[in-house]
Amino acid sequence: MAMTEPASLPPLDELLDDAHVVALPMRVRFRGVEVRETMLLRGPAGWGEFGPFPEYGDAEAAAWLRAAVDAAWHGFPAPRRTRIPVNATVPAVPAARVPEVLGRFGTGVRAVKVKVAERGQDLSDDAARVAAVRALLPDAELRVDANGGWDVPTALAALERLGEHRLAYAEQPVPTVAGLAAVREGLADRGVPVLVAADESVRKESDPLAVARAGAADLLVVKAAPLGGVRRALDVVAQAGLPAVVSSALDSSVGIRAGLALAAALPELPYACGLGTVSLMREDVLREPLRPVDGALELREAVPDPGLLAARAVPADRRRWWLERVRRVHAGAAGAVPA
Ligand SMILES: O=C(O)CCC(=O)c1ccccc1C(=O)O
Ligand SMILES: [Mg+2]
Repeated sequence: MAMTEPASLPPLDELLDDAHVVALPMRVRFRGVEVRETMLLRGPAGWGEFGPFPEYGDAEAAAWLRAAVDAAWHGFPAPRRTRIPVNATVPAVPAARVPEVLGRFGTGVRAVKVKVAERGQDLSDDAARVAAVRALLPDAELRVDANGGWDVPTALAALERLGEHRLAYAEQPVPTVAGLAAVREGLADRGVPVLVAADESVRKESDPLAVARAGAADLLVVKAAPLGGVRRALDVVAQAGLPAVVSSALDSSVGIRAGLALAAALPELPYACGLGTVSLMREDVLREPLRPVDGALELREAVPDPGLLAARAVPADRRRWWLERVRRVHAGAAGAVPA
């Protein structure tokens, strides 16, 4: 099966005809972000989100632009389900803040992802955070996300300890594909019943299928934007032949809508998805943001409110920065793909 060919991008002026750059303050700081800046584009099929983090280079951002265009110009594939179970996401906060953070996700939380291995913290901080979540939710499915912050021996020791709180899986415990394979093997040798999930090794590698080929993970975390859109992400999952968890990139509700489309179109959806992150944000672009209720999101359209787009618009210098970025990324992407 061939990977879907990326469609050519519309001309720049068409792409920017109805483009908005917004700044969305967070309620809970997440991966260093206090205010999420992102661009929303309207096309003939609806809205798309272009929100690569500011430190990302143009080559990486090109996939995000394809994803935004795919959503706004081509829409989404047919859904197989309309209710998407989601996890609560707990950033690397002190354990004492866990009740407040979990409270933002409302009642009915059945799965929680806990960030671990944060720079400047140690394993006892992680253990206290995970224990605090487990104490509040004795029956929930818990996973941790290290964002590649451990080396192999540290990951094995950490997961042996954190695994005492019953973890379903560990997301990207170490940075490399070979490291993931070693952690997976080491956990099995030690009899630690924690699965290994690949995130950065799928979305940042030039070959998103390397993980599956190496047998380096039990499951994949897939995000529509960095993989170049919903259809491309569906292809990656199909070719990998592994279970997939759909996750957000700290998107506004427009990007979350694309994640929901991906989760809705997957043949199997065995895990709750990381699409609840609007609950970590103070502001959004929808009057009724896509925040989970009773542990799930319902599939629905995400049409930004004009008043909110205006109220959250970034200052002129930031708008110029984003427009300039889109111009560069568009020029680079257009050159690389036959029309
Ligand atoms: O998966 C979730 O629960 C939330 C999304 C999330 O963790 C995330 C959001 C933005 C950038 C990276 C990541 C990540 O999974 O590492
Ligand atoms: Mg992750």
